[in-house]
Amino acid sequence: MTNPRPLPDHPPQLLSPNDRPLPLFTVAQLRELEARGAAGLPAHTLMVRAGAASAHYLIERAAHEGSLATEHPVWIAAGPGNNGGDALVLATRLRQAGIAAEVCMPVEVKAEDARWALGEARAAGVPISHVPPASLDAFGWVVDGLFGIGLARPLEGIFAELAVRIGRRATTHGRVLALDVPSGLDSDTGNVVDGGLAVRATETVTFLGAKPGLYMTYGRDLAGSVTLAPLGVDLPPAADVARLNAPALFAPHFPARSFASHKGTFGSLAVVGGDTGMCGAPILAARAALHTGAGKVHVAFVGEGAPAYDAPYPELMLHPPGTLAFDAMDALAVGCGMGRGANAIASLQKALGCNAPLLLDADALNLIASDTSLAGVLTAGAVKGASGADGTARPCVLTPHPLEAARLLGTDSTSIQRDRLGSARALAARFAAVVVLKGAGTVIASPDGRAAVNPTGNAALATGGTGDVLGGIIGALLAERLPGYEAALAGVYLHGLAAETLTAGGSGPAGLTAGELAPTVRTLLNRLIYPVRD
Ligand SMILES: NC(=O)C1=CN([C@@H]2O[C@H](COP(=O)(O)OP(=O)(O)OC[C@H]3O[C@@H](n4cnc5c(N)ncnc54)[C@H](O)[C@@H]3O)[C@@H](O)[C@H]2O)[C@@H](O)CC1
Ligand SMILES: Nc1ncnc2c1ncn2[C@@H]1O[C@H](COP(=O)(O)OP(=O)(O)O)[C@@H](O)[C@H]1O
Ligand SMILES: [K+]
Repeated sequence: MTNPRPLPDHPPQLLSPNDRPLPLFTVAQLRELEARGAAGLPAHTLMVRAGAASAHYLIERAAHEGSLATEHPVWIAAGPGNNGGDALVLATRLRQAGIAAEVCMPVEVKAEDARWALGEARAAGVPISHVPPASLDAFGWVVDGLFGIGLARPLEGIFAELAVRIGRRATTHGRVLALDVPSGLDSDTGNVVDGGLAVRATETVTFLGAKPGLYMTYGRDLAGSVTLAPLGVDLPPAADVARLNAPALFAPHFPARSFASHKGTFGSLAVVGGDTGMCGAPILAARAALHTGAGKVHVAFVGEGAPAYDAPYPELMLHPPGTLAFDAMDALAVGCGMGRGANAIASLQKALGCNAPLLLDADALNLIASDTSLAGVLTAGAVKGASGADGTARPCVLTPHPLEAARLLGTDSTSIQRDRLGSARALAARFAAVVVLKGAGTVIASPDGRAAVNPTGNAALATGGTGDVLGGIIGALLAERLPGYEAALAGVYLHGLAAETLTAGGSGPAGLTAGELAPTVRTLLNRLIYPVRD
């Protein structure tokens, strides 16, 4: 029998990913990096570190709320692989720290490292059973160490039963920690593996590197708040790795707000859209653009019967169909409420023929999806034809929701959601444009291969008009001459953060109106990018 290892003499590093542009690794990348990280380290080192980091997390967490009492032990579910090994090390460490912990291991661990961890746990006197208790309610914490990144098929039998029970416990009593990923989650995509079941946790400690699936699709609901334990391994990000969107990626690209500036410095944007009866959409976008700091904001309506001015925001300049010179603009945001009529098609063709940076949303995307000649003009313009003032290809940003993305790729929205990162990358390559694939965990992809997953935003945004607001924000940033990718990153980040801020103040998650976002975007933009210095 080996002696239990002593607790590390310095606390393991735990990182809260908030506001950091963390690299996001796929399972294939992690496997490779894991092997490289483990080489040269004594056997079991990474598993010991994973278990110790989880123990440290629980002890720190409980210190704030006294949830680790002897009468409320920690209940730890251990699966058959190395995730189960992490769970066994965690149990051992807790017990060594004098904290009551018990393990439920329905199937004996098989993986080599995990078998070693089982020996350690037994030696430390951790109670280990094969059958789960009748109720999980009395435990201080419940830990999901069933499966990590090695889950190969849907959860079945006892594992499916445990996933349901752990999820129910998370909903009724909280305090459910997932090790590495919630079991059942596909950490590449944020979907549940093969449409099966997955654990719902309230928090996740993820090992080595962050994973895209923790921030996309169902991932955020299932993982809860995520903490990264890098396990002392420095991971060199591969070129094709995605990032978690964060201000460091876009803040340096904003224009300075010097004394010697004027409205021309911050660019003119035209929002093009608003067919008869759909004038609200471009107005929402234009108001958002004003609040995002564009120098001048116009609306070019495509339909008749539009208002002459916007009473709450008379700063906006509204134009009847065919009366605004698109060429005089520094950026165009085309598509909000535009419809698919003859005027809409003519406006889109005119916009595609300009050299100004372009944002294309909603019906502009639907028109492009249904007309290969428009798609051809877009792609040709982005690649070589239209160019910005400096001669480089003009920035072009597409902002599809999953159904619009599906139309553009000639597929269905289920296929898009099955792999959001892959779909956004495919669209960016297909149209030689920056793509913002909207939804829970918005993905931003550039045709040069860069990609990011956005961590801000919540269900308060699931209401009509929030996409128009996003289009206006990104359009304004293009007019302010941010490059396309950075304009998209900044817009999506601020839009999501505004929803979170308003929700924290009681205006969401239910009943937030799209128009409320813009003033909060302004506040956050000034706080993040232009803080007042003493
Ligand atoms: N190898 C390493 O360097 C490290 C691995 N770590 C942990 O190891 C995990 C990955 O370990 P594994 O590759 O062993 O994978 P898992 O622990 O996720 O599980 C894989 C095992 O489960 C079986 N299995 C897969 N799907 C199943 C299903 N639906 N029903 C029943 N059995 C199923 C597989 O045949 C295999 O035996 C990570 O997520 C992390 O928690 C950590 O200890 C950190 C370091
Ligand atoms: N559950 C959610 N979590 C995070 N963001 C969301 C969620 N639901 C919607 N959103 C965001 O709200 C916006 C909706 O845009 P869109 O679907 O175009 O709506 P609309 O056309 O009504 O304006 C997008 O930015 C999208 O990412
Ligand atoms: K797990």
